[in-house]
Amino acid sequence: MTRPFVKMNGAGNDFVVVNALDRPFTPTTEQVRALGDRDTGEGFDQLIAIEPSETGDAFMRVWNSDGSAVETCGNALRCVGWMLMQASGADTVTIDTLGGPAVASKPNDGLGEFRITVDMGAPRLDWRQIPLSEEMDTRGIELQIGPIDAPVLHTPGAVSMGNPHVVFFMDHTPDDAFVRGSGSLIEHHPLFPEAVNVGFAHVEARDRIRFRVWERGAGLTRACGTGACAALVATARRGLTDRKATVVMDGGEVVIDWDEATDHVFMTGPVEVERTGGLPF
Ligand SMILES: N[C@@H](CCC[C@H](N)C(=O)O)C(=O)O
Repeated sequence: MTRPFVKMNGAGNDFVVVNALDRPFTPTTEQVRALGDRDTGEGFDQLIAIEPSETGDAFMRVWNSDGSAVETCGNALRCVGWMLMQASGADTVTIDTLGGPAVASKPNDGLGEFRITVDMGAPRLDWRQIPLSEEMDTRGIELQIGPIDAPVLHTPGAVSMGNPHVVFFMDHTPDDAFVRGSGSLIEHHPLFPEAVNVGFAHVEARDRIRFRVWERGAGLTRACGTGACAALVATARRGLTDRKATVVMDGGEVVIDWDEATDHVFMTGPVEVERTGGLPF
């Protein structure tokens, strides 16, 4: 029996999304890896399963393309939110994840039906919540790459949006080789016991960030929703941006609003349906 899937993307970050509401979906690590391979499989940054939830409208399970199961995915929350709202006709849905609940809704920005806002909840900023392996001020942690007196990268902010992120403050937008080389080096640094997503934020204006990311377990991707939230939170904490900014990534833009009254981070951005298909398991 095959399992239908929908291939979707959020700002270019792409997903195979399967419906596991009625039939459990428990792929092995090898199956996820094989499926994620862009040459021989379906190809994706993350594999997503929509499962039943007792507390929300659905539970969203996430695997990276290297087969690792992870807490959450911001861009996939928009895609899954859009699917659930299409199916039920509701204007808002609550999606549980291992990283905490998120609420998806339709924005009134006049930019069409393929846009979704997600309330990602409050950022987690204590060093234990990232988590880091030692106590540090997460506005700028003691991490440096390169010579001591002339570091290539240093003092990134650390933020958890349900999953761990470090954000380096850049004076330019780094190229692919730099993101790959330094991202892969930092992803498994001993300071991050659960590894980390590595972001590079170039603040172009107080309301505009050019952002590139090396994702834990997926490498260089065209966008990362939780990474975009982390970039806004990290730059706002350093006084480099306001609490609302457009985050421009390789595959598209999202607007991030860190609401002062609730402390919640709201992400608004596009979703796209690419195609449908079937998996053999
Ligand atoms: N693409 C995602 C993040 C997916 C998980 C991440 N690679 C991790 O390991 O935490 C997003 O849009 O947030």
